[in-house]
Formats: sequence, C-alpha cells, structure tokens
Amino acid sequence: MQIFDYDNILLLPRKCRVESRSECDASVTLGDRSFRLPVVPANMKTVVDETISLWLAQNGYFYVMHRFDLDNVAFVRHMHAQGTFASISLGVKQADYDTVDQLVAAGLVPEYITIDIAHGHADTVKNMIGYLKDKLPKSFVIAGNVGTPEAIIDLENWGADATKVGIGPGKVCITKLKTGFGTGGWQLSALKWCARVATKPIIADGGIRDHGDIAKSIRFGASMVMIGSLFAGHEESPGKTVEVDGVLFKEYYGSASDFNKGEYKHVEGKRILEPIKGKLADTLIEMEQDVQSSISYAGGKALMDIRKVNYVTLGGANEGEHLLM
Ligand SMILES: NC(=O)C1=CN([C@@H]2O[C@H](COP(=O)(O)OP(=O)(O)OC[C@H]3O[C@@H](n4cnc5c(N)ncnc54)[C@H](OP(=O)(O)O)[C@@H]3O)[C@@H](O)[C@H]2O)C=CC1
Ligand SMILES: Nc1nc2c(ncn2[C@@H]2O[C@H](COP(=O)(O)O)[C@@H](O)[C@H]2O)c(=O)[nH]1
Repeated sequence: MQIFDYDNILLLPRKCRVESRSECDASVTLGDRSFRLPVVPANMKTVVDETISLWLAQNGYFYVMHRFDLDNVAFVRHMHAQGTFASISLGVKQADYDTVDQLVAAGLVPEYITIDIAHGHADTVKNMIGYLKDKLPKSFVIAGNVGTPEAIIDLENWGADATKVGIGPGKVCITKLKTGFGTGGWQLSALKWCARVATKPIIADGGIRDHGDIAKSIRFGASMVMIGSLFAGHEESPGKTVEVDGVLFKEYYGSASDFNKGEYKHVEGKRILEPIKGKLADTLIEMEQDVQSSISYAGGKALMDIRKVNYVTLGGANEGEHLLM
C-alpha cells in the first residue's frame, strides 16, 4: 500500500471544459439535502456554537453541532423553530441514550445525527446506531471516527448512512504521540484505503491545512471534509480571544483535551492559538471559489469530476505518476 499525505500529492489537470469557473458547481448531496460546499466545520466547542450552526444552515452549508455542555433537545427544537434542519452529535453513554428518548418523547427528529467518539470501530457505536435506527429511523446517521477498511465495512453493515475517517490527523490531536495509533501523517492514503470498500459517503476528518486539500480529499474518495483549525480563527469563532504582543488570536482546543474535559484523564488533545483572519463567511466564499477552480483544473463542471484526475506523488519511495487506467 502506498503511504502519503496531503503534502505528498498533486493532482494533474485535464483539458478545461468551462469558460468561467463560475460554471463549476461545488455543491454536494448528503442524505436528502444539498449543500453549497463539501466542507463542514468540526463539531468542536471552539469551532461551532448555536449561532454559527444556525447561520451555516440558513446559508446553504452543512453543519454538525458539538455535543459538549449542550441541551440537544432544546437545540433541535430551536433549529426547527427557525425553519432549518437540525444536525447534532451524540456519544455512546447512558446520557446519550436518554437524549434520544427525550427527542422521541418530544416528537423531535433531527435530520442528521453524528455519533462522535475517538475509537468509533466499537460495539458501543454498533449499539447506538441500532438504537437510532429503531427510535429515529428518519435521521441520517454519520458514525466515526475510524481509519481502516474493516471499520468502514462494519459501520456500514451496522446501519451507518455515512462514516467519518480520521484518527489523530487533526491540528490539536496528540493521539499519535500518546497512543502510537492513527492516521496522522498518512490521512490521505488512509482515506483512499477506506474509500475502496465504502459504499456510502465518507467524511474525511482532520489534517486539512490548505483549501487545495479539499479537492485532494474528494479525489481520494471523500464526499465531504470536516475542518477544525481553518475555521477556529474567525471573529465569530466561539473560542476565547487572546492578545499576544498586540496580535489577536482565538483559542482552539481538542475535544479530548483537558480544556474541554475539565480534567486531565485520557487526554488526547491540546490547546493552541489561531491568528484571527476575519469573517467566517469570507473564508467560506473563498473556499467555494477555490473548489470551483479545482473542478475546472479537473476538466469538469461538477464536484465529483475531481475523482477522474490522475496525480503525482512528490518525494519519498512512492514518487511517480499515477494514471487512472
Ligand atoms: N478524531 C480523533 O482522532 C479523536 C477525536 N476525539 C474527540 O474527542 C471527543 C471525546 O471523545 P471520546 O473520549 O471518545 O468521547 P467520550 O468521552 O464521550 O467517550 C466515549 C466512550 O468511549 C469510551 N472510549 C473512549 N476512547 C476509547 C478507546 N480508545 N477505547 C475504548 N473505549 C474508549 C469512553 O470510555 P472511557 O473514557 O472510560 O474509556 C466512553 O465510554 C470526541 O469529540 C472525539 O471525536 C478524541 C480523540 C481522538
Ligand atoms: N486526537 C484528537 N482529535 C481531535 C480532538 N479534538 C478534535 N479532534 C479531531 O480533529 C479534527 C479537526 O482537525 P483539524 O486538523 O481540521 O484541526 C476534528 O474534527 C476531530 O476529528 C482531540 O482532542 N484529539
């Protein structure tokens, strides 16, 4: 198996089929909804909050609300009252089963539910998927995180409608250092490996550092990418604003960091500062334009045309050209 990451790959252009990049459609379908971009901000406390979730939903973007110190029932009710879809996260503990029961009792059906735990290839996830499919059969269930084809096959067989791939590639992840496991450093080829067996959408989660990495993820089998660090440093970002030598930053911490957990136990995340770079809406527009450019370089008009391109690997033993035959 070839091992590579975002920095070791470049996609190869095909003859252009548009006169303007505005003809290229960056939208993607997940479940029975279509979204402007194949990008979702990470379901982390320093990346999304209720206000950002509502704004994203109302402006044609997918979102996944985080699950920490949150009343999921009130959140779903609020989103539905605003006329938008509800997309929540759950864990696998008794409190999460209680949340499902409360949603059912209140007659609330979230359109999207993401089961979000560190080691998603687990019977606890199997049981939660089964519970959701029984109690909330109309909800679209995303399950993760995983990093192997075996896990993709199991999660799909257990009933997940989409899977999330990425164990430790994130900017505030320390899973690799603390446990010796994960896809950190080879996330893109792990995605390729997983995509070979997937029959349902994959969300590639973590490790995106540049907008071009979105197209690379699509090329290697993702339907969507989840991004934390590139979204954490905006004026509206929920993290605390910190001033260092006259420069403004936003704090960005891992969901498995002591900052999120409130205790130092099974810590697999850290806290960093991201420079503030303006408004979230502007970054999303720039991302859309960059994905449109990617589609045009792919010689296409639609997002999935990116899947048709060849690529080269740069540096290392795998260096060379890779042609689609
Ligand atoms: N994508 C990634 O690489 C990672 C992401 N995270 C994020 O951090 C947050 C917290 O995750 P998590 O700690 O799973 O959530 P929770 O604290 O809600 O734990 C979920 C359940 O899984 C158990 N659990 C957690 N890790 C493992 C493991 N390695 N093996 C067996 N059981 C495990 C926990 O029990 P117990 O704690 O008693 O073991 C608990 O019962 C999530 O948002 C997650 O996505 C965390 C680490 C890696
Ligand atoms: N190993 C850990 N992974 C974490 C933690 N908190 C979040 N995450 C994952 O990172 C991505 C975001 O990655 P980025 O490279 O875009 O910043 C996020 O979606 C989670 O999957 C953590 O504490 N430890």
